[in-house]
Amino acid sequence: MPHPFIVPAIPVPANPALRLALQQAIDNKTKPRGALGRLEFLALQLGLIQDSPTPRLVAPQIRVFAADHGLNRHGVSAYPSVVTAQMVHNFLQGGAAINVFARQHQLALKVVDAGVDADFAPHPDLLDCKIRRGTRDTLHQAAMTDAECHAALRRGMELARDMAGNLLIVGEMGIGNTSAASLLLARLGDLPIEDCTGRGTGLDDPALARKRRVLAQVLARHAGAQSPFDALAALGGLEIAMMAGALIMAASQRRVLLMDGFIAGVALLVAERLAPGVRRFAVFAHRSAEPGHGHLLRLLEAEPLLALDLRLGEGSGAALAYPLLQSACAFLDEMASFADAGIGARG
Ligand SMILES: Cc1cc2ncn([C@H]3O[C@H](COP(=O)(O)O)[C@@H](O)[C@H]3O)c2cc1C
Ligand SMILES: O=C(O)c1cccnc1
Repeated sequence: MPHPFIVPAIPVPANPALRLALQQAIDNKTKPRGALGRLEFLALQLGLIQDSPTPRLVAPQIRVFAADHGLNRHGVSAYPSVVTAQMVHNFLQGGAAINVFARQHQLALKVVDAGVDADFAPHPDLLDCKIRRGTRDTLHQAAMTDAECHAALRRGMELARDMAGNLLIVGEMGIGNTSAASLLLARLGDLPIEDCTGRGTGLDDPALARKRRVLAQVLARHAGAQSPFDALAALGGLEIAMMAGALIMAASQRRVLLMDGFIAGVALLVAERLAPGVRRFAVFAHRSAEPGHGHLLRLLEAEPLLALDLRLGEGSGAALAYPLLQSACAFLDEMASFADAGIGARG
C-alpha cells in the first residue's frame, strides 16, 4: 500500500575517494598496520557516514521510547504493564541505568511517551508523542490500525528531524516488548518463532514455554501481514514503530545510529526494510543476552563492539559503547603519522 508519509532518501555512505583517503590516513598512523583492530574499521565507517576525513561526534542524543503492549495480559513478561509508567517516572527523576550512563558520558537524554498506558504531567525531559494508550491485544487484533502505525512512524521521523547533534541512540521501555520484537523478527526474517523468543525480563521455563505458545498463535493469527508495514501494524510496538521512523530520518540526515540491543535492533530491521540503506549508518554497540539478538545480528550482517551479557534495553548498551566511538574519532584526528613523527614506515 502507498505510504501517506514521505520516506526520505537515504544517502549512500560510500565515496570511493574518501574511503581511500581514510584508509591511507589510518594505515599511516604510528602503529603496525591494522593494530587498532576493529577500531580502525569504526573510524572508517564514521568518516564515510559523515562524508568527512575527520569525523567528529557532536551533541550525541538518546531518546528512550516508552509504550505499552496489549499482549502483556497473556503473561508474556515477568512484570506487569504498570512498570512501564513507573520506569518513565524513574527516567524523569534520573534514577535508571540509562540516566547513569548518559550522565557519565554526557549524552543528552529525553523520554518519549510513544503510547504508555498512563498520563504524565508535563516535564522538560518528556516528549509527548502518544498515539494511543498501548497497543491492542495482538492475539485477537492488529496492534495498531494502519493510520496509527503511519502516525507512529511519522512522529518518530519528526522527532529525529528536529533533533540536535549528529549521533542518535534509540532506547526503549515497554513491558512486553521483547514479544513484539520476537514476532517482527520471526516474520521479517522468516525465522522460527521459537528461535526468536527468549526470557526477556526473566521468565522461568514454564513461562517461557507459554510465551512461545502465545507468540506462535499471534503469528498464525496475522499470517497475512507479510510486508514490513503490515507486519509492523499487526504485530506492533508503538515504540518500535516510532524508533523505526526516527532511525530512517536520522540516517537520511547522515547521523550515526548507535544501536543498543534486541528491541532497538528490531526497529532497525523494520527501518531497513521500509527504507533500504539505513543499516549502513548503524554501529552495533553490543550483543544482547536475549537469544533473538544473535539471529538479528546475523540477518543484518552485524558484528557488535561489546559482549557484556546485557539484557536491559533503555539504550544502556549503546551508551556504554559510546566512548569507543570517541576513541575512533580521536585516534584518527590526533595520532601522529609516520611522516609527522619521523618514524620509518615498514619497507
Ligand atoms: C524494572 C525494569 C526496567 C527495565 N528497563 C528496561 N527493561 C526492558 O524490559 C522490557 C522487555 O522485557 P519483557 O518483554 O520481558 O517485558 C522492556 O521494557 C525493556 O526495555 C526493563 C524491565 C523492567 C522490569
Ligand atoms: O536486548 C534488549 O534490548 C533487551 C533484552 C531483554 C529485555 N529488554 C531488552
